[in-house]
Amino acid sequence: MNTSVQNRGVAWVVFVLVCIALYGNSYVYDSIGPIADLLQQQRGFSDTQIGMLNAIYNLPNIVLILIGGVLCDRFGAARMTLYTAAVCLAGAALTAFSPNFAGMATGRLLYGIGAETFNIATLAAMTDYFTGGSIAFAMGLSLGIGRLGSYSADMSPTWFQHAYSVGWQPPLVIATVIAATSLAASLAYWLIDRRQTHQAAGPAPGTARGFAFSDLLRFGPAYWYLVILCVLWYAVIFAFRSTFSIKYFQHVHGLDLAAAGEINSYVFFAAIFATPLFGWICDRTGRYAPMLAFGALLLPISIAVMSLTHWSLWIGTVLIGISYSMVPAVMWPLSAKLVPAARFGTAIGLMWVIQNGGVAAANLVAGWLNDRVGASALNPAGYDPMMLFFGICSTLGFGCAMMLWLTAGRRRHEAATHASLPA
Ligand SMILES: C[C@H](NC(=O)[C@@H](N)CCCCN)C(=O)O
Repeated sequence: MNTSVQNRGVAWVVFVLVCIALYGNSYVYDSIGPIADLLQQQRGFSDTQIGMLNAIYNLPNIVLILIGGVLCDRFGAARMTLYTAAVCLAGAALTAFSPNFAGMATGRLLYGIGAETFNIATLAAMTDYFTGGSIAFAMGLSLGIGRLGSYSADMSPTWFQHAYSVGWQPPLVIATVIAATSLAASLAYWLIDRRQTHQAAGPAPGTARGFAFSDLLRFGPAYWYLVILCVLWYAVIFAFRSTFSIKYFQHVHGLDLAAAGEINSYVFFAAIFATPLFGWICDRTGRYAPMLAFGALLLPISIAVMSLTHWSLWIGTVLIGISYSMVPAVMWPLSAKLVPAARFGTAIGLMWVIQNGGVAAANLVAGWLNDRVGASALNPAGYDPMMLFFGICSTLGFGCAMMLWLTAGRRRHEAATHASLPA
């Protein structure tokens, strides 16, 4: 599809279908955290193995996401959404029905191969159907629906209590069914898109500008600060929030599984509404860099509050929730402003290559730190090195956000004195 779509109704139908697909994809991504404790108790998995089940999502994408981006340009968003949703379903099923760790890890690997490219394809779908004034709103809202999927996964120990009381497997079977709905929505989107493509005259898939390595050398310092912030901030968010936080709340703060999943889920719940809201505010005020720095600062503060104080877990949760909504709401539109439009795909591809490396490493390092010190309900202090690690990463991330702010500020000053430079 392309920007010449006449029927806004079709655009919103596509939007709903893409959101259903995104919901399912995010649910599967976050389906490991709630069963982490069960995997340890019932299958004897170590924290390193549990960390690996999420890290293996990122490992192939350290390379593949660049190829995925090129394939999206080549074959179009709809076809790639469909193909990758099918790969994700196969991965989810393999994870759920594998008799051993190797099979589960292979399932997560397969899911990861599909899911990151799926995420790029769905972003591209938004740009295909929504242009001009509605693109930021549509993107923010779709990101919010993705968070709803993550929220649902965290709430699943409460919603599907019976499944969790049976063991680790039924929750993963539920995730597989939800992945099937994601595939069905992707199929419907592809069918609609195919009809639209036949009706509308526009650039065919494959004519978009491809990836060129020489482009990487031309990005300015502000972009690179954003890349480092992206790696550090997402590494902590994904390794803590999606892998170890529920287990940490159980073992260190004494919550049961349902309560730990519920408190974790509020971060995602808040993001459903707050992400589009912060995006809207950002659009209105244009204060990208300060908002990004403020959002990045809240992450180390929340880690410190949770690990160094006996304050209510709600305080840390609210702080991490604001950070989780504000940083992505600002980061993706800001990245579009820091690089020329023709190189946007390259810029995001590169960011995600490095981000995937960082998230994989953070999952593995955190799991290794926990295992090394024997972190458990009987040894809650064993989680201290992991929290210190997250605290250092998130503080460095905040440092990059400040550098970016200073760089962006200088750019604005230069722009004021040299009219030819963009502000
Ligand atoms: C838009 C951004 N997505 C990413 O950073 C992806 N590389 C990883 C998504 C994994 C969870 N669905 C985001 O989600 O903020």
